[in-house]
Order: sequence, then C-alpha cells, then structure tokens
Amino acid sequence: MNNVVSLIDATVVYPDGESTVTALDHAALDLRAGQVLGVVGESGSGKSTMLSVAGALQVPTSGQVIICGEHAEKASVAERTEIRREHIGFVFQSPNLLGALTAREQLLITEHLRGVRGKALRAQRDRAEELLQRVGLEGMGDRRPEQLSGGQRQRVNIARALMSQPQLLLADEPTSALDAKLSKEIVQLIRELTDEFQFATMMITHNRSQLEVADRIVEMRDGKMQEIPASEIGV
Ligand SMILES: Nc1ncnc2c1ncn2[C@@H]1O[C@H](COP(=O)(O)OP(=O)(O)OP(=O)(O)O)[C@@H](O)[C@H]1O
Repeated sequence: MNNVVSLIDATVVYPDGESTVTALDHAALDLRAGQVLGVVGESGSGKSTMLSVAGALQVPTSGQVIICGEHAEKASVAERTEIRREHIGFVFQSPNLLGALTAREQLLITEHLRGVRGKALRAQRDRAEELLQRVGLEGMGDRRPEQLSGGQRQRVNIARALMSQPQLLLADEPTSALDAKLSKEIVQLIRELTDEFQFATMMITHNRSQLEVADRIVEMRDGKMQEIPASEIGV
C-alpha cells in the first residue's frame, strides 16, 4: 500500500537571534490511508512545525516531504497551494467559521469563490448535505455559527475540511476548546471518518486519553520525533 505522507530526514531550523532553533530534527515518518497518528509532546517540542511541514504549509530546511507521491520540498509556493487543495484537509484548534454564513455555506464557500457552477456545484451541494448529515448536523445546515454549540461548530469545521475529499487530514488540537465529553465525541468522529473515507489522519493532542483512537503515536521532544508503543503511555 502506498504512503499518503512520508517525511524523510525532514529538518526545520529557525533563526533565533544570534543562534538557531532546530524545531524539527531529522524526522522520519510514513503514514498510510486509514491510519490515525496521534502526535504528543510538550509545548515548543515541534508538533506544529511537523504538522505544518507534513501539510506543505512550509518547506523543511533539509530533507524530503512526499504527499500523495508529490515532493512538497521541491514545489513552488503555487504548487504547494495546489498540493494542499488537492490532497489535504485542515482542522485547527477553534473552528474559524465565518459569522455571517450558515453551516451549509461554510462548506460551499470555496466553490462559490472559485465560481463553480452547474453540475459541479450541484454535486458539491449534495456532498455538503451528506457530510453535514455524516457529522451529526442533519437539519442544521441553515444555522449560523452563533446558533450552534462549540461541539457542533467543530463538526462543521470537520465537514468543511472533508469537502475536497482529502487523502490527508491534519488536526491541530481539534478539541482544545471543548469539554471532556464533547472532546471524546469529536475524536471518535475523526476516527470513524478516517475509517469510512480511508484518508490518513495526523492529530496533535495535549490530552493523552484521546490517543485511544490512534493506531500509532509519535512523541516530539526538542524537535526529535519518536514513535512509541501505545502501551508505554498507558492508553
Ligand atoms: N517562525 C518561527 N521562528 C522562530 N522559531 C520558531 C518559529 N516557529 C516555531 N519556532 C520555535 O520552534 C520550536 C518548535 O515550535 P512548535 O510551534 O512547532 O512547537 P509545538 O510543540 O507545536 O508547541 P505548542 O504545543 O506550544 O504549540 C519552539 O522552540 C519555537 O519557539
């Protein structure tokens, strides 16, 4: 089976005054379709940097990043935008939904901005309805963010990330704004969607109990990434 994303010796070095910070230190990873990877580590250990490199938001200082067969480290800015648009869905900490738009419109905003019309738009409208239903928001498509709970807003966010049928879902602390019960529901939903749509998921979390949905876990320490058996961290 092919890897959805591979990091090969990926290193990110930032300038830090007179010296430098190695935020990602020779990271190696292969992630396949249908797998959920949990990413843990203390603040400043390099989790966001790793996710940002795996998501072609930034290029490594050295090493390789292969996303669905495409070398992101060699791609131009425009090509990286295309890689993200074609292959990747992003879910960030708090849902950055637009206040004036309904849940349905949040899912279709990209299509409207790109001027998608006719049959293609109808297909995406159908997909939006299916996804709203799939994430548990059936009948709520007309609600604006203020008319939705925090958990429901994160569900809209997840549905929106899946509109482009991504092969890779990157989630950066998707439940940090939610209580324990809602957090559990959201990570469970991400697990189920990963199985159903067979994309690969990387999820940063501070909450180790959420790692029970992960197939694999990596821990970041000072930019170094190490895969650890689930048994070792008591999941
Ligand atoms: N743009 C930047 N310029 C300089 N240093 C940076 C930059 N971004 C991150 N760093 C440094 O790189 C290291 C890793 O940061 P990163 O944000 O990846 O960690 P993190 O594990 O995601 O932290 P947190 O859990 O607090 O979000 C830190 O030492 C940070 O200060």
